[in-house]
Amino acid sequence: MKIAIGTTNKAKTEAVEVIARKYFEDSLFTHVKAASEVSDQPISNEETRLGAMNRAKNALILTDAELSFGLEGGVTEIDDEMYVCNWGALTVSDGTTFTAAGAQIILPKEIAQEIRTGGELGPIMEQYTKRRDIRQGAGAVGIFTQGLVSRQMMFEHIVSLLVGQYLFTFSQK
Ligand SMILES: O=P(O)(O)OP(=O)(O)OP(=O)(O)OC[C@H]1O[C@@H](n2cnc3c(O)ncnc32)[C@H](O)[C@@H]1O
Ligand SMILES: [Mg+2]
Repeated sequence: MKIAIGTTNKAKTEAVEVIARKYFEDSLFTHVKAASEVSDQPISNEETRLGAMNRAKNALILTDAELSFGLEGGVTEIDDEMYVCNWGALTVSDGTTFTAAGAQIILPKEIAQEIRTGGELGPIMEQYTKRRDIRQGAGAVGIFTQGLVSRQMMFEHIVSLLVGQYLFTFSQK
């Protein structure tokens, strides 16, 4: 199975490969920087979901894959609290698309305020932790859960939800 992944971010590519390998024989993966066509810092569930769908669609256009995954992170607000939110999309070459959302975790108020004034979580997390490339490893979710849930684990859950829907639908056909 030829599988495209619409990013080169390691937390995302590893998540797709770990899960997809379990369910698809002879998987061959391609990582492509597919456009999300949304802002670098999506600020709603709607925008984050759309980014994931666009990445999956564009990754398929850029490759000759049979399946493609788009994963996107963003933030969303409820009652003046800001949460990190995460979405995934799986597009099949026949055009069928599946979507699923992942875990959400609250951000500290000072980080939320920086994002409200135009900041992006990636660089803010590097400043906050004095560590580089958090977004490709633990992620904000890993930092704020003391390492219990990494960004990759969070995306693995989303990928399982996508692959599960694919298997359910295509095993009925
Ligand atoms: O290379 P790409 O695939 O773009 O990877 P990315 O790390 O920039 O990831 P996204 O564009 O999908 O999403 C960035 C958003 O993900 C969320 N996010 C969660 N943890 C993060 C972290 O540690 N660093 C950066 N973004 C994080 C946050 O809401 C960001 O706005
Ligand atoms: Mg990005």
